[in-house]
Amino acid sequence: MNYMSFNMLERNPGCELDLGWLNNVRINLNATNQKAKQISSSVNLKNEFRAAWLLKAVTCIDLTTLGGDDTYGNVARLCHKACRPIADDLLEKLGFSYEENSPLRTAAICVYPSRVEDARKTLEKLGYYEKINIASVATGFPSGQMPLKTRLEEIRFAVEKGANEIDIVIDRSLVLTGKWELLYQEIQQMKEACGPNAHMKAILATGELGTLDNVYKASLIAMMAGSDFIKTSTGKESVNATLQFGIVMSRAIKEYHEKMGYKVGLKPAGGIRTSQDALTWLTLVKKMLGDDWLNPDLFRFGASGLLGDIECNLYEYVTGKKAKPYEFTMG
Ligand SMILES: O=C[C@H](O)COP(=O)(O)O
Repeated sequence: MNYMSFNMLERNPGCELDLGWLNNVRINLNATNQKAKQISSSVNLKNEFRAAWLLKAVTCIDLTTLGGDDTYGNVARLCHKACRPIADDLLEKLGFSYEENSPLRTAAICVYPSRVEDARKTLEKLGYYEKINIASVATGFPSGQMPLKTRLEEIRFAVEKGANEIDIVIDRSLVLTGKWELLYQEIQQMKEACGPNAHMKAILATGELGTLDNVYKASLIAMMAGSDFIKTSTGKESVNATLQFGIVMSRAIKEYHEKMGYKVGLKPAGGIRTSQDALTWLTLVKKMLGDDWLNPDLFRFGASGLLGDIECNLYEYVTGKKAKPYEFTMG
């Protein structure tokens, strides 16, 4: 497959488990809170700069639907939206259009394994199959509380149906009981089940890991086991993508890059709903990881409800009027 994304990036192969690396981890909660405040208060983009950053944010979205009531119909609608994420007339007012080779589309569609085929068929029909990634959650999402054999089979099923990105969930109990070696082995097997082509994002479910030290350690283990991305949350925990988690995970990504030489991506997910949230996350990535990470190969938003707010904001920018609540509803 020749997906637009990931073409230039050397993938993280993982490395041998190094438990000594984990022993030195100490996260300072006050300093992390302070950093989060600093980042939030430094976001002050206006007018065309704000609009440009919001368009950038759109290209980093994994447009997500993970509902028990998902059907072919709503997945197909989401795929249409992924291909043309901003309303045509609004885009025209911003001075752009969906001409051939327009780069404006979301990075991926993210669905349950049973809906991967719906996404693949729709994207094929629209001529976007190799332009928009198909991400499938797997491994007993969201809890991860299933036998390993079943979790691995789920990955293989999603890949067979056409997913080229797999968002696995880790078994949080292994973190909470300090079974790092087992966690490493499980994630390695998951990576193997993804096969050579599908990229793996490891969802840490940070809101359920107890401490920031655990978030850092789980990030390191996921990267040592070969994850292409580490992702904060499923969107189903009671605490999802906080800036504090983003800061801690970014530090782990940076340290891994410095030590091993591989760039691992970051995907905050869960509760990211507003344009201001999107700009804050982009600022965090710029400050913590640098410009190299500000593209869909290394940064994604997992979001079901962000795109609509970005459209409203862009509408307000070009017209000077507030959008009516029903005007931009999807995504
Ligand atoms: O992986 C993506 C998340 O499930 C999205 O969460 P959200 O519905 O809160 O945006």
